[in-house]
Amino acid sequence: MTQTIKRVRIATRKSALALWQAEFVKAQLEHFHDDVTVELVPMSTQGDIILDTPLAKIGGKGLFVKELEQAMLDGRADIAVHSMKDVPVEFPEGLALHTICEREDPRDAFVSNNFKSLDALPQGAIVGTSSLRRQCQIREARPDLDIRDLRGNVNTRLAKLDDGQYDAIILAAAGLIRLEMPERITAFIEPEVSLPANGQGAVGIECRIDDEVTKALLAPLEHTETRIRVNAERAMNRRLEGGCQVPIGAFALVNDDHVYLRGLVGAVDGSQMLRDDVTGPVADAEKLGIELAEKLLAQGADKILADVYRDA
Ligand SMILES: NCc1[nH]cc(CCC(=O)O)c1CC(=O)O
Repeated sequence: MTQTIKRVRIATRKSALALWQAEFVKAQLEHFHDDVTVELVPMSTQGDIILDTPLAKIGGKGLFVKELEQAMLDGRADIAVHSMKDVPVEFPEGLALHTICEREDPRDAFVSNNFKSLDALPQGAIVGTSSLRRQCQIREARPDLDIRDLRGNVNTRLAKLDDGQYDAIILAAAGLIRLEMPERITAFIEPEVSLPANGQGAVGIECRIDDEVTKALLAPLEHTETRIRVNAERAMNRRLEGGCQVPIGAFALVNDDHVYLRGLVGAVDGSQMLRDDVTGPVADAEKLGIELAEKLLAQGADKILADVYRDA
């Protein structure tokens, strides 16, 4: 009997990080199955094309994923590999997030050629980050710094630092680790100082809900602990109706059979920072996310988020 070779086409963005993630999933699929061929289908998304506008002002959720999703709906691709951080909390009809792979280091990284840490920066130092979540937390820790927008993929951002346009920049540690530049991480920023974005450091795989063949191939890539953590974090964002370009942090840890979830909503100018946390059994991960969102809303998160959306 001849074996049928199964084909999996991966829709991916063309940035170095997106290609790394797609190649990682390709290698994993080939590792677990000897009857599969995997192809990359690279494409550009709105988020890659509009590079000169701060992300918060472009608006629209899913800036980096829409084109990939259309390719799957059209049958031009079978799966899309995403940074969980960039994946909207809702999916188009017919598609779902089927797999969450093991998480890389979720922390933010401080990167500088001249200074050892955030604390070591002199007054007025220029720090680059386009994330409102990072901006408000850095501003709270160091109100004296000059925080400026920084767009572009990981290599572009590093080049702007190396040019001397900034004294330091803040990036996700996971991106630098995956692109084999861990030595560029000057210091890790602990969650107590900068609570990561929901899903930061985790890679997720989206596919058509009726594609049983592909779903079976993806099964061995699933990482249970990461799934629980990301489910709790995303549930909080979903209840807050926050996309990824909002000053919201959500970070879960799993210990034995318990989830510990911390959340943060900040005013961009640092004038108000709401923090809270919840803990409970892993089976209630999503409920805990909703519960935490409601605690934050009761503290006034709705007012802060309404201001962010109005000013954007
Ligand atoms: N928003 C862009 C983005 N999406 C995912 C990562 C890093 C890798 C990850 O979080 O999985 C980055 C870069 C960054 O935030 O520095």
